[in-house]
Amino acid sequence: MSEDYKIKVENVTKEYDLYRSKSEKLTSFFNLTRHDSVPHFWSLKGISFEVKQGEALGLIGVNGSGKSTISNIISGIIPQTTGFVDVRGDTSIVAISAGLKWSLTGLENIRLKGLMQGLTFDEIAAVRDDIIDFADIGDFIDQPVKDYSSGMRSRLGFAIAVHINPDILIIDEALSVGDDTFYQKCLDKIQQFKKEGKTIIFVSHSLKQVEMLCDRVAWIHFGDLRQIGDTKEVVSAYRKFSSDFKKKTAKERDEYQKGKKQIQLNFDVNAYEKEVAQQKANDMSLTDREAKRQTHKLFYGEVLPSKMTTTSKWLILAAVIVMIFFAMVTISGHSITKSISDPSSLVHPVYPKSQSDKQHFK
Ligand SMILES: Nc1ncnc2c1ncn2[C@@H]1O[C@H](COP(=O)(O)OP(=O)(O)OP(=O)(O)O)[C@@H](O)[C@H]1O
Repeated sequence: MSEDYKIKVENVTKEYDLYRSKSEKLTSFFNLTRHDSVPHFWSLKGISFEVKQGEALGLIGVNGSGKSTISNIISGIIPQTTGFVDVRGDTSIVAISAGLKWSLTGLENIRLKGLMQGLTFDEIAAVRDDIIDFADIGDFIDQPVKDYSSGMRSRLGFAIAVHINPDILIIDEALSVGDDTFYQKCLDKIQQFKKEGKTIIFVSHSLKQVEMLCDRVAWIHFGDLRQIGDTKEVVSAYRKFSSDFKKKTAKERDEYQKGKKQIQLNFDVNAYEKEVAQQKANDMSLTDREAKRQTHKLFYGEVLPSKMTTTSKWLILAAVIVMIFFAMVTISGHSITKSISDPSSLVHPVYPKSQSDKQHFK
């Protein structure tokens, strides 16, 4: 992989724990459950690709293949489980369900997104009217977004995203809602973005839109990158897959999907890490030890653990014991030195002897 990229993802995986209850989630966070007691689903099983400055990359694939997961990781909405993600620039994501705060009005959302993007109040004021014009949602701009239809939300989301001048625009199925006029406005805006040399990631089930807008396409298939390359080639391979798939019986289709999902449930990230290390050792003529070290750094170097580590667990336990000790020292009325030298004194509190002491304890 070269260093001349705008976005790079390398060996990215995403694991979801399929909790059956809230208490299971809590005990798992404190790392009190055995890792294999909760089913794990690997939404991404090791994805690597790059996007160059000014390129429009399409993401295609069947429902649930992992397109939104990877675009959400790139836009920083969710963290990856392993792997390296480098995004050189500000991203702005337009997705039907992401980005807008539902309790705020349209106008408040414009301000919030502008501030989050690092715009000043003056810069936000300068683009505010353009956003309102583009979204064309009338007086609804002063209403909470939760009262909008999905089409209106999508229009506002798109309008904000393209006007706050991001380097990288990520569009996740946002053009599938809305009427033809708005759709055409969006296409024009995306084309303008392309002319300005901005980088675009375009997630869509509409192969026509993908063919029209994308320079290259990545086909994500049940958590894997099945193919990446020239738009025509990848789209035609995907069309062939879809048409062959449709020719299968319902039972065959179901079995295929279940088989793929089972592989995602059984995915072994440690085995995958070993495989990558082995590959690295061969490709870069490294010793096994050095390849393992580099691979481990690549996998976990920039990932924060989502669960409590053993060290934090012990630190919290120690803090709780110290707090209980001080609480008992205060209640018992003994000095700290006495309590340390004779811990049993903690359960024998000092009682007031004189009348004045009793008065004091009342
Ligand atoms: N929070 C979650 N918990 C558990 N599983 C999840 C979660 N979010 C996504 N998944 C699973 O991860 C897989 C990938 O989902 P994702 O939304 O990325 O797919 P997609 O390709 O964007 O699908 P679609 O085309 O339907 O939008 C799916 O099987 C989905 O069920």
